Amino acid sequence: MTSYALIFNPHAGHNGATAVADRIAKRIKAAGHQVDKQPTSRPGDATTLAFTTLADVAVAIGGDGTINEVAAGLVKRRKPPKLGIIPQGTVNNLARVLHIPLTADAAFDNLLEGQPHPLDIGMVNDQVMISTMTLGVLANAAVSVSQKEKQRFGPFVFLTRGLRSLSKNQHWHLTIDSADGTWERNTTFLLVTMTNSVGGFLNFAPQAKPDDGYFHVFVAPKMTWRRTLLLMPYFLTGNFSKLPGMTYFATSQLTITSPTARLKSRIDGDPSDRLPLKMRVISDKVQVLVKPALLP
Ligand SMILES: Nc1ncnc2c1ncn2[C@@H]1O[C@H](COP(=O)(O)OP(=O)(O)OP(=O)(O)O)[C@@H](O)[C@H]1O
Repeated sequence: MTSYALIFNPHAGHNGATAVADRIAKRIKAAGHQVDKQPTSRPGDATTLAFTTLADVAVAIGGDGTINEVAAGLVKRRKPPKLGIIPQGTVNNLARVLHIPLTADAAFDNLLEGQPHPLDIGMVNDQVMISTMTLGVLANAAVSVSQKEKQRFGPFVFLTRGLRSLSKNQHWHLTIDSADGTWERNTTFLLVTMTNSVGGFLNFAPQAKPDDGYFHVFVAPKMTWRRTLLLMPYFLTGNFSKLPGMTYFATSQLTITSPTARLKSRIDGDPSDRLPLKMRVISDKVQVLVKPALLP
């Protein structure tokens, strides 16, 4: 018998997580297992629930924000429970990466039949990152997208807002130190991804795997409006790293500093610390349940 804690954000996505948690709890009981439903009441709750649960599996029912919070609770534990995912968010980036079905009942089948699979967790200072960190115009663009717009337009709202921000021709001076070298760049944006997908666009970094132990780092050149237009085909065809002037490298540790005080960063869509940012990958803590046949 396995015990499951269903940690759900009632306000994720289109507000369906409560009904889904009820349905999944019934199916877990019917399969002869134990279940405990644990709704969140506010941001941060999912981290506490994941940190304290005694269940064998902590199931995040919600979007990437909920998974991020659950992962933040798990990564702090010596022997964490397994991570389960029932996607109920708006974008569901990580679920797409792991090929977890987006419908609740199919995702539940994945959970019951899934095997533990290592999942890289990024640490940015003390914050957890499961998908993406951005600095510069992309972070500024993400700040301007409201939850309502995300629900209404999906991932494309990030694309259009990102392009609008790029057209302002802003840039910042960054220093990036990693084991493989030091880069000093004037950049319009920096993007670090743990996986092949950013904001639901699966082609972003085709070489990135969710368990490869690396951050995939893209440092854009100074972008003009004409250069911004050039970006589109590279972005949509998965050749982002080949964009002229783009610096790309993979590393398990890096430090980002900048003399620019007002530079904003976002981790998985949420505001993050001011620079400097010290980043490292934790590969040996969190195990996500995925059917082997579904893995990328
Ligand atoms: N009870 C709550 N009330 C309000 N906000 C909450 C509550 N529980 C969690 N949150 C916050 O809601 C944010 C968004 O949730 P989540 O990411 O699960 O959904 P989403 O934004 O619709 O999905 P996605 O990230 O996949 O687009 C989370 O970062 C979390 O901090």
